[in-house]
Amino acid sequence: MGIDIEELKSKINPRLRPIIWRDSDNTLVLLDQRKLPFEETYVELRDPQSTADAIRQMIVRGAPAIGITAAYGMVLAIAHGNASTLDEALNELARARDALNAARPTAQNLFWATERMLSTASNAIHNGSAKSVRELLGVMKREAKAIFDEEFDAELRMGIYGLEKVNDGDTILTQCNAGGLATGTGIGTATAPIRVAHALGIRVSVIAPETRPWLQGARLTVYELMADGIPVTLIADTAVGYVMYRGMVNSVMVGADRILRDGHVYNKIGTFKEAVIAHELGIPFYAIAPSSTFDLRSRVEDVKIEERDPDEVRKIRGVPIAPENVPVFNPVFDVTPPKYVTALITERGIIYPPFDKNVPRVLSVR
Ligand SMILES: CSC[C@@H](O)[C@@H](O)C(=O)COP(=O)(O)O
Repeated sequence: MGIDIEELKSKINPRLRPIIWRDSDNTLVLLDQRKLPFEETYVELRDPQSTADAIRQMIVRGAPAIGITAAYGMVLAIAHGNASTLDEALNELARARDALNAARPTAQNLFWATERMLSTASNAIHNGSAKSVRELLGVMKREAKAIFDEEFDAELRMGIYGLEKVNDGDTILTQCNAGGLATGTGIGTATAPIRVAHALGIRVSVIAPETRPWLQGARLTVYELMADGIPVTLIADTAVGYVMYRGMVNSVMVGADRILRDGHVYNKIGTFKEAVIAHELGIPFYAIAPSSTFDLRSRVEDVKIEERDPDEVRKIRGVPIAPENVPVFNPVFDVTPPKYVTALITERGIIYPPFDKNVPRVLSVR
């Protein structure tokens, strides 16, 4: 790659810490993303059900951040649960996995993380490395930290691979918040090449659509990029086509909540529109995601697109903007077919079409 990861780490210092594990009293501390950008307050969690509720209420959101949070939710099941034997501990963990998995349906990282935590526990018990519930707690804490550390490392690598797609002076259109708040690390997925470029002195700026109805673009992407001194311009969602048509966008970079083997990309509602317009205008469209976001088993018809509370659309932050009882359809993700995707950028490399052949090859799975 030609860029030293350790040196890069010293140059990227995101200010926000969205997920903190406090070891002294086994507590998960989350930055409350519902309140940003107006208040930086934290919520403390000590059990899996409250952790699932925090994911459902979007105190924490964004696919990798949901995965890391869920991993710590599994730790909480052992840290503050009632299990006194290893069999009971495994049952507690299976219940925690079910509660966490029910929190939100689309982000693959959630299911990936809970499954990994459960199989780590089961292996540690069967191979004798956890002989007591106390020892199992140590194993679980180390695994959750490994998930966080691997995500951090993956984002730096995606940033370095993605640099190949960034030229000095580029303006990049994104969608939603696929930044450090969405991944828990402070770096992000779609923002990884942007942060790496910025850290290396390559001039790059971002156009962030507001991303109705939850306004992740306006409230979060703009906030975290401004906090780190990266130039960003906020636009209304309806301005997306016009800014591309005006030649103001060099590339589109988005994150992903799930990517299928054949290259279908699930991401925040509005992503599909960006991809189609970009394709029509000859602007490259990249989805940037770690391997934990890939779902190599499901087909399009298997994936559930989350629909959220109609009031998210009828109101803006509690203020009504439509007749009270208007029927609402509020899908919060969409799916972009592979023909609109120029490339997928992962920590293992850049994946080009044909995706059904190249996704398993680059990710080294069958
Ligand atoms: C780094 S993340 C990519 C996606 O998770 C992000 O763009 C997104 O769609 C988040 O949706 P959210 O509903 O806010 O959890």
